[in-house]
Formats: sequence, structure tokens, C-alpha cells
Amino acid sequence: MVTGFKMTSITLPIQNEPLWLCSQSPGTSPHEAGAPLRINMSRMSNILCNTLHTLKGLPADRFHGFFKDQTSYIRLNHYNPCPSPHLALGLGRHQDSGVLTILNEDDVGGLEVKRKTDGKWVRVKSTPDAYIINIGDTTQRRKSMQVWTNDEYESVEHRMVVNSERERMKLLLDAGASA
Ligand SMILES: O=C(O)CCC(=O)C(=O)O
Ligand SMILES: [Fe+2]
Repeated sequence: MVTGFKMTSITLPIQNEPLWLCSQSPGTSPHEAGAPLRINMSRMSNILCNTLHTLKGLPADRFHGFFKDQTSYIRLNHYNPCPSPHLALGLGRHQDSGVLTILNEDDVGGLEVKRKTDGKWVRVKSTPDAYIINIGDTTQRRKSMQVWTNDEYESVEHRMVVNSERERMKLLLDAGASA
């Protein structure tokens, strides 16, 4: 049994004006701290959807109506250091649901994707100022990027490997279409 490892995830729905991310700087209200981030990531997912569709020859606004009552979330994942990283995963293998997920890789690292050609797990390199875009899988059928593009964009299986010494914080945006 692995003891002393904990992964915590906080989820903030975008649509319903819920909780705000806590501000770390004294004197800044949570509202001021959270708003720019939330809006920018939400806008980024719209721009990305349009771009991905345009690249495939689809009209950019083809799916706008699908986001009328969007089910998007911002998530904050926190992974404690794990004393036995070879015995535990921060997050097991999965494909993201929904339309797409936006995240970035920090210098702690640990995100791995399963390469389709040989089934090997490959570590994602940390690239400053770059974002990773995960294509949503088919579990929600009509509401995933893979289905919308007729499998032209395929979702990838991924997992999180933990670090023995350093904690890891990860901010993600899960873009989801109307329920
Ligand atoms: O924390 C990460 O780097 C990835 C987490 C992830 O894949 C997820 O929450 O869906
Ligand atoms: Fe994921």
C-alpha cells in the first residue's frame, strides 16, 4: 500500500458564476484574481474550436450553437509528492471527455501520453508558454471533438506519473458543449 500520497482536484463550472480561484496576493480579491484567467481560457477554447474546424474545411461557426449552455469547467489539480512513485499514479490512464481540454506542463512534469503506433507511454515535455490541447473522446458521442470531426482529430490516452519530491499544481480548462 502507498501511504502519504494525495491528489486533490477542485472544479469550477464556468457557466454558473460559482466559486472563484483564491487569490494569493494580499489585497487582491478572488474575483479580480480569477476573472481574467477564466475569461481568457474560455475564449481560447472558442478560438481553438473555430481553428480546428476551419483546418478541416468546416465553417468556423458550425458548432457555435452547441455551446449555448456550455458545460465547461476550470479544474485545479494538486498532486502531493509521492514517496513511492513507482507504485502509484497521480491519475490513471484515461481519455478526456467533452470537446477539448487545455492545459500546460510545468517543470515538475509527469504527464504521459500513449503513443498509438507502438502503445508506449511517452513523457510530455515541458514547454514554457505553450499549451497542450487534448481532444475529447467519444464517451459523450455527439459532444466530442473526435465525433464532430468524424475521427479526423483523435483523442489520446494519457496519465499522470507522480514525483517523489515536488508537489505539482495543474490548471485545466475542460470545454464542454451544451448538455
Ligand atoms: O494533471 C495533469 O497533467 C493532467 C490531468 C488530466 O489529464 C485530467 O485531469 O484529465
Ligand atoms: Fe485528462
